[in-house]
Amino acid sequence: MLKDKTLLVTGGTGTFGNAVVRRFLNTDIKEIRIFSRDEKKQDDMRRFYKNDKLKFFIGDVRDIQSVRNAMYGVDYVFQAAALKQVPSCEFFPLEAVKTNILGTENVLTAAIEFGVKKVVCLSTDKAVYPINAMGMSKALMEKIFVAKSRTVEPDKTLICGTRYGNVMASRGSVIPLFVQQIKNGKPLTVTNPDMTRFLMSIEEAVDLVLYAFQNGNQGDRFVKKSPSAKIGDLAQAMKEIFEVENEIKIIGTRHGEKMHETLLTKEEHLVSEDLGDFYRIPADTRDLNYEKYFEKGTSDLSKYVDYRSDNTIILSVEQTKEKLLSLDYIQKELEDYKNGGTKPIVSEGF
Ligand SMILES: O=c1ccn([C@@H]2O[C@H](COP(=O)(O)OP(=O)(O)O[C@H]3O[C@H](CO)[C@H](O)[C@H](O)[C@H]3O)[C@@H](O)[C@H]2O)c(=O)[nH]1
Repeated sequence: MLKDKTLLVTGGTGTFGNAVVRRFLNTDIKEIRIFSRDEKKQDDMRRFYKNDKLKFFIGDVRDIQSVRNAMYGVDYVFQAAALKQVPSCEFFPLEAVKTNILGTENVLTAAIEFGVKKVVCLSTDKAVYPINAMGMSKALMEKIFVAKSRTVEPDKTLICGTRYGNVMASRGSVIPLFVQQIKNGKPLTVTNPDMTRFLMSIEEAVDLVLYAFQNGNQGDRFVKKSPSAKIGDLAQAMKEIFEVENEIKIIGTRHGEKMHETLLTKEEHLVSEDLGDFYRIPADTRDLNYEKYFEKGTSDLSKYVDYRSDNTIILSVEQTKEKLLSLDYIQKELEDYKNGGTKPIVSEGF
């Protein structure tokens, strides 16, 4: 699929970029370009992988010229550059606008200019009924790429996207925090034990992007059906895995947080295609002359519900442990802990 092709990953030094590199570097792909702002993280990656197929570009999606500089000869783009921490985007919402919304517009503009064949844009469940700046900016990012997809022929540049839930153990997320707290003998800080989050591994997140890449039509968005867990159960599962008795301290909901997340609204559910493990939300291809589409508007919306983290399969503590133990990350941290390690040793990203 990627034979002799050049793939550009924006935000490529993050958890997702590293997972893509691990998946494809030793295939017959021609080149993987990592585009990001941080030269230190790029240098760490360069030293770690030591592979000529991996090329690094310093730049910022906010600066279209820097994006253009990385776009020559590119076949495919995974647009993963984002500000994604919920609390920090609450304090700096305009920064989320600049990176997540305007940055995506820049990546798409440059990709179209350079005749890139496909672009997959990464979104999040927090974009659905958004209540925080991160989610609002991602919701507009989705609007941007769907609208942009109307302006270009799919055989020239195909633009589609994915929406996923929490990636387990991604950098800066709660699982590495729990590991650190366990290793330091500190209480596990739980915001609200009944809060639920969709859980997926980074490999599942990459699978979703590849599924979109292989199956996307112009303007489609894809969602992967995922189980969820209550955060209290996640903390309990971590304690049981590490066989520790750390206290669980309830700290209360943080800025901009929801109790439960939504991957599909009922309106999207109504129009989406159930593909087994995935949903496809096709682009609405109508124009603004709605009269001509009137007859199509008869489906019964009341039969559909939102697809939420509190009405999907909710994992028990035992099932959460099983999912956690399937992660390389947890296996390595557990081994280190058993050998007396007190500091987290691995991070999924750089
Ligand atoms: O000390 C903490 C920190 C977090 N949580 C809880 O753990 C859950 C997960 O929190 P994370 O910070 O790991 O994740 P978020 O749901 O806030 O957001 C995450 O998922 C997003 C995608 O939806 C982005 O990827 C984002 O970067 C990533 O942090 C939330 O219910 C949160 O309330 C705690 O209980 N204690």
